[in-house]
Amino acid sequence: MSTRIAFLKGHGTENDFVIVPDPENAIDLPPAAVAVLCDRRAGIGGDGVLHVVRSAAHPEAKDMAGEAEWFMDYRNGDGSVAEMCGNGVRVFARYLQRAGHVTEGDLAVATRGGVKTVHLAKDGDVTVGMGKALLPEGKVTVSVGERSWPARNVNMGNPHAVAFVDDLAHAGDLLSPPPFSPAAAYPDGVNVEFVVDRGPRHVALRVHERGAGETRSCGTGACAVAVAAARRDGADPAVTGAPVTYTVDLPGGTLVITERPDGEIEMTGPAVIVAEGEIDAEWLETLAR
Ligand SMILES: N[C@@H](CCC[C@H](N)C(=O)O)C(=O)O
Repeated sequence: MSTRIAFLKGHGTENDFVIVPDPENAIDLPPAAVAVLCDRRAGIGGDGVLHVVRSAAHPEAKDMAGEAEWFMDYRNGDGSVAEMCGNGVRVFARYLQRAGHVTEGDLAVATRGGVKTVHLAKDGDVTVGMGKALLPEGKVTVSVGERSWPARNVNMGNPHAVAFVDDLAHAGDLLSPPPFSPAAAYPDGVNVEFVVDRGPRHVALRVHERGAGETRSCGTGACAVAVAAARRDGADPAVTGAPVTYTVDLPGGTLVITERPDGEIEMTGPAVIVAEGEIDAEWLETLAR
């Protein structure tokens, strides 16, 4: 009989993930295995994998073990590694709660983008402290077909290019990564957000994610967009001294983002576990070779 690997499926505003609990970091997950797990026809399907590992058991997280017991080893659907996933960290926390590893209250989660604090209630939305945005200087342009736009470079632990457009349809089918320039702005690739206004402190976006294609939502992307919109709107909390909150509509739902005068950003939104099951380890190994 072949070995079975437990998995769960979850999403945050329809940014969906295959969750692989592996406290002792015993499961080999090379990029090809991640890609086949995320394949929506040949595998389980997801925008990425949340590999749930104890920080002490993972070489990239050992140093954070004193602060955070659990490490979110996040992988994009194409198998590449990313620094941070804002929807993923909420779903990760929801999984830990469901598995009985944590209870309600504040929970520290180690990520490649540093330790994040998640606030878990018994049910309902989950809030995460996303840290501060970095706004590298320099002009960036993104394009789709004949159209191009100036974009704001925002780093939320991972890289984003935020372009304000007249119509979300102008982003086209987003079947391939939107070209950007200069190439040096994003040596490791970029997540691109196309944004329109919906009302005061209310925007809507579509996103092309590095390593995943167009997704129904991106949490770090929503934070990057809120920060770019606040700067554009003259509502930088560091200048005004007042927190600013943006409602961000995405194809898969709505996220609420608040930036405080000290630059700390909080994101609130749903985190849902929808299924659990078992993966045939032999199937995974064969396909991932
Ligand atoms: N969907 C995520 C972001 C996942 C990582 C991203 N594709 C990257 O490569 O940086 C989110 O909710 O933040």
